[in-house]
Parts: sequence; C-alpha cells; structure tokens
Amino acid sequence: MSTLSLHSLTKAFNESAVIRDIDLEVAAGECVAVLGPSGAGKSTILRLIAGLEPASSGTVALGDRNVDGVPAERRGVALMFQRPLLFPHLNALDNVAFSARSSGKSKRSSRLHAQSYLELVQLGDFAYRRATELSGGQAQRVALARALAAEPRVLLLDEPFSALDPQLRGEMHSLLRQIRRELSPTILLVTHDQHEAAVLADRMAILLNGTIAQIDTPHHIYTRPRSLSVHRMMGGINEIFGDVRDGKHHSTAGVLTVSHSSGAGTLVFRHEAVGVTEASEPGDLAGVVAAMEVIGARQRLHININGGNVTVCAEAPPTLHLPPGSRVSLHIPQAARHVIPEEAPATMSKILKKG
Ligand SMILES: Nc1ncnc2c1ncn2[C@@H]1O[C@H](COP(=O)(O)OP(=O)(O)OP(=O)(O)O)[C@@H](O)[C@H]1O
Repeated sequence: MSTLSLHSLTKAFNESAVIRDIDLEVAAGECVAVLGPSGAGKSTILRLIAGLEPASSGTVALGDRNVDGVPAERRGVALMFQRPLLFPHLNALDNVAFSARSSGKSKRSSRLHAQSYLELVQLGDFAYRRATELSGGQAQRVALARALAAEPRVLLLDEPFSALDPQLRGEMHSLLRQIRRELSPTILLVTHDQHEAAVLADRMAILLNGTIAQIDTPHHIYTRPRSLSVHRMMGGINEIFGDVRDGKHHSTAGVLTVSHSSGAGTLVFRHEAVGVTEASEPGDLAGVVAAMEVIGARQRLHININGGNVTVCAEAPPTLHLPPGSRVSLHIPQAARHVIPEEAPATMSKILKKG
C-alpha cells in the first residue's frame, strides 16, 4: 500500500473549473473520506486519481511516483462504485479472480488467491454462485473482494454503500473496519453521508464548490468547523452571532465563556452536546421550549432564549417530557463551544469572485 499525494489538482470541463487547487496527502494505511454535496466534484477527484480523466493541471503521485500520463490500468489503483458491476456470466470466485487471471496468473493460483479474499468478506461459501444469483449486499461484498484481490496501491471507493439499506450499510461499515485492521489498505472514500465518513475515516476532507474547505479528524470537523459552511455541511444547527471580549462571547442569548480571543464571531455548538434540564445551574442559559420533533429514539427541542431573540436546538431522550411552553435550563459544555470568526469583507468578496 502506498501514500497518495495530490498537489494543486485542478479539473475544468468546458473552461469551467470543477475542482481547483486540491492538495491532499493520504498516508499509507490511512482512510480519508471526501465529503461534500452533490456536484461538489468528489467523483471527479477519484477519476483523476484513477487515470480515467486527465487533470487540467496539478499532479497525482502514488508513493514517490508521479503517475500523470500513466494509463489507468498501469496505475495500480482499484475503484469501487455504488453498483457492484460484476461480470454476470461469471461466478463470485471468477469475478474476484479476474484481475489475477488478466495479469497472466494460472487459473488455479488465481482462484486460490480469490478464495482467500471471498473468505475475508465472509462469502467463502458463495464462490460458485453466479453473480446474478447474489443479493445486492452480497454482490457489493464480492465487488470489494475483487477490488482488494487486485492488491492495489490505493483503494478508491465512490459512494460504495449508498445503494444498500441502512442495516446492510452498517454491516459493510463493520466489514470495512475489520479489513482495515487486517490489511491496512490506503483508502480514499467519497461519500455524501457524514455519518459514514465519521465512522470509517481517520480524517475527513470537506469539499465545497470544488475546493477543500477543511481537512481534519471527524471529531474536529464536528466540533471545530473552520467556517459556517463546514458546520452546516456536518449537520450543525446552532449558530449565535455575537462579539468576543475578554474570553467571553456576548450576544442576545447571553454571555458565555469561550476560548476564542476577541472580535466578531459566531458561536457554534452541536445540538447533541447541549444538556437540557428543568433545574437551572449558574452559567446555564434559561429558555422556553418552542417546539419538539421526534427524531427516531430521541427528541429534538427548539428552545427560545431571551424571549425568542435566539433559538437553540438540543437533543434529549424521549423520557424527558417537555411540551412547548416548558421552562428549561440549557447547559452548553465549555468544550463544545467554538467561535467562527466573522469573515472579513475582503475575503468574502474574493470567495464570491472565485465562485
Ligand atoms: N465529463 C464531464 N463533462 C462536463 N461536466 C462534467 C463531467 N463530469 C462531471 N462534470 C460536472 O462536474 C461537476 C462535479 O461532478 P462530480 O460527479 O465530480 O460531482 P460529485 O460531487 O461526485 O456529485 P454526486 O455526489 O452527485 O455524485 C458536476 O457539475 C458535473 O456536472
């Protein structure tokens, strides 16, 4: 397994840049997830790495080897898509053995090699099932075994589990984590599912409008977003605009101690981190429940602070009975508070011009 390095990678279609100046390093054995909305350019990045499209400028390197101009079949990368794309006339074993057979290995040794990968994906007993007789989840496992059996330097996964139902997707996540422990492949995973990215990846790269807005561990991306766009991309809801003076964020919601130094900025915090109680503690915010939504096994409360000037969203267990109108106290743990400095007008106009 190799490192993967992208340097100033840019791709334009019809003179319009889809991705711009992407710099990204994936260490050997690391899994990085590229997360972004539809059309952000995620699949384009994978296609450039795989050699399916030429870059407009910039470089792709695998290990210490620059692969620009190297044809796709000689790059040593495997690409797995949302659909398994198995050969329908072959059984599971021969689908997995395909790469070894094409590189000239004997049928027997290719099949032995393929069988070990089918076992790795827990389909050892399905070797002689035709591709057309496999369920969607089984076919996707075979596709994963086929990608791994090619022993690629880098494994590229393009929304590999998004066509599966939630239970199967969860099983595939467990399987991929197990494969990471056993084989340590270098993985670049593209997804628009923040949960999937957080569960599978060591680091996440947030792709917005063709550029990487932030790259960091899932924990930091959730709790220390660099911009409001990243915060919102990660499903963040709570944003309170104000001013920081002497280590305190002042807003219409109240005064809250923060670690940010000074200046105008938006206080953000995850709704999952907010504690809601009926008894008030010093330093907490007082509010009134405005609305409640059931979110699966939890409830989401919308709480008005200071007569409704600010609304904070919090999650609570369904056992907490707080109908609209209930008076509550909100505890925002110090570690959950993060201030995003207001973007200077010059930076904003630069971003607008670029877009
Ligand atoms: N061959 C092409 N010619 C012209 N435009 C293209 C081509 N391939 C992709 N694009 C455009 O590039 C942009 C990014 O596409 P891409 O498939 O990389 O996005 P994505 O982030 O993977 O989206 P999704 O999550 O919907 O798959 C889109 O606006 C798309 O229309």
